[in-house]
Amino acid sequence: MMYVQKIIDKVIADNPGEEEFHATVKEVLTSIAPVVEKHPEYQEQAILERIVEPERVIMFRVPWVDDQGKVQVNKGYRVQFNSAIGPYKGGLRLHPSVNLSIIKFLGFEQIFKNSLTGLPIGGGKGGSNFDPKGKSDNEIMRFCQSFMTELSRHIGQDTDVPAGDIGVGGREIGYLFGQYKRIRNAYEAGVLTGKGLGYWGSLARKEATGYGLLYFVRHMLADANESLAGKTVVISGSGNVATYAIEKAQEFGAKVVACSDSNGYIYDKDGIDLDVVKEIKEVKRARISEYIKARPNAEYHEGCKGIWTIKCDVALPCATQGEIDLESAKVLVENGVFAVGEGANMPSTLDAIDYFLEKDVLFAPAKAANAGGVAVSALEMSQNSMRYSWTFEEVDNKLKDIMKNIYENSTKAAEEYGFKGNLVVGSNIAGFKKVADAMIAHGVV
Ligand SMILES: NC(=O)C1=CN([C@@H]2O[C@H](COP(=O)(O)OP(=O)(O)OC[C@H]3O[C@@H](n4cnc5c(N)ncnc54)[C@H](O)[C@@H]3O)[C@@H](O)[C@H]2O)C=CC1
Ligand SMILES: O=C(O)CCC(=O)C(=O)O
Repeated sequence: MMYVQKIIDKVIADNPGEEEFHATVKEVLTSIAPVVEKHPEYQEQAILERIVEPERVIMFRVPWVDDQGKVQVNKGYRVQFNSAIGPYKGGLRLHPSVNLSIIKFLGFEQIFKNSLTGLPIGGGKGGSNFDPKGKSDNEIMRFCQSFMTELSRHIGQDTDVPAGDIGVGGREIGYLFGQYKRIRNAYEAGVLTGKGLGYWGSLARKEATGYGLLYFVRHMLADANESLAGKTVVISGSGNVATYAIEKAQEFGAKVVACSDSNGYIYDKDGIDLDVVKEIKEVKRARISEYIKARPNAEYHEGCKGIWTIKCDVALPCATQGEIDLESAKVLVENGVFAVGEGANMPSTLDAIDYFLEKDVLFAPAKAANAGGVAVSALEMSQNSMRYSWTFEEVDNKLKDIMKNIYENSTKAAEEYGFKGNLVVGSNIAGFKKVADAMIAHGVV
């Protein structure tokens, strides 16, 4: 459709060099073209022109002092993308690769993902090019305090609610929360999610993204008369999402044979021992290569891409964006993969996604399949508002319902617009409509 292509071209021209942002805009806008065609009011009200423009971009200096007493400076970002259906919501990423393009792509994805959860949360994302690797606890704390000193002016439980993402887990959220509380002199618990259980965190938030991914994939497989029982699964990453994806996949009877970190991957043909991975990553904060010390029959390989050459039935990329390119997609298909579920954000390149769809691989796209994390974050906000907490089972049951609804709504939307079985199109349409309609209801703002 000409109108949609015009907007895509304008985004590319207006945001030069922001390749990750271009890719996600292209994916979303191409998917929703049939909706825009059917609803002329979206064009009349310039919804696409508005939705691709963040409501606010905050960029700031983050100075901190390292353990040697030397002053270090990083870049800080918060992109408040869309607040049509609720306060901005989305994680903070600490990784040396972070730049404006990456934060904008993640924030844009978050708008539609958050809408899909059915909960009242808008879209945002933030982070810094700070590298947590090799830093002491004190350095992490000083960085987080400095980052929050500026960020605290822009967030609030009804304004913008950050959480974790790559490089931000319970430890970092604790330091960020402590500094926010100190600056504001208020116990505003709902300003951050992913908090510790002793200070208003939610049970099952830690597990939510990985578990949610498996709940979603289970529905997708069931519709194809398949299940995870007895299947060989490869899961990239070994962080928060990957760890709990492995846990749930194993519980569903799958054999998970590989996982990775940014240095390399391990292959354990007998099935990964998750306790060993948790000890390395959650306790020692060490490299995944350590795994073979505890499991000498396993193999360690340098580099990340090789993980996709392992023969498997189901692939669950849970590390980072762009990790499955067309070449890896081809190898996976040649080796017999029949389902791919995205735990990370945009882990497959656009041509890899097209290839999977062309080859009839069951494909669960990130914004639908990994929405369980932010969904439980929204449940953490609900519990904070009530000053009450639900049991693990209560939260987990709500998570199961949410993932089922996302699967069903995405499936239905795909079918309604003539793309039966295409969850990329279905999830984009289902996520978009609610936000677009709210934007129309709010007038030109
Ligand atoms: N934490 C959450 O609740 C959610 C996270 N996500 C996405 O899931 C992915 C993983 O996030 P988390 O597990 O939270 O982060 P994490 O920091 O706990 O783990 C990240 C993992 O990816 C690996 N990794 C990072 N950069 C890499 C690279 N360039 N190449 C290969 N491996 C790399 C790390 O070594 C680590 O194992 C990200 O794409 C994130 O945006 C999506 C939804 C929610
Ligand atoms: O829990 C949250 O608010 C954010 C989770 C997140 O960053 C994501 O969904 O990618």
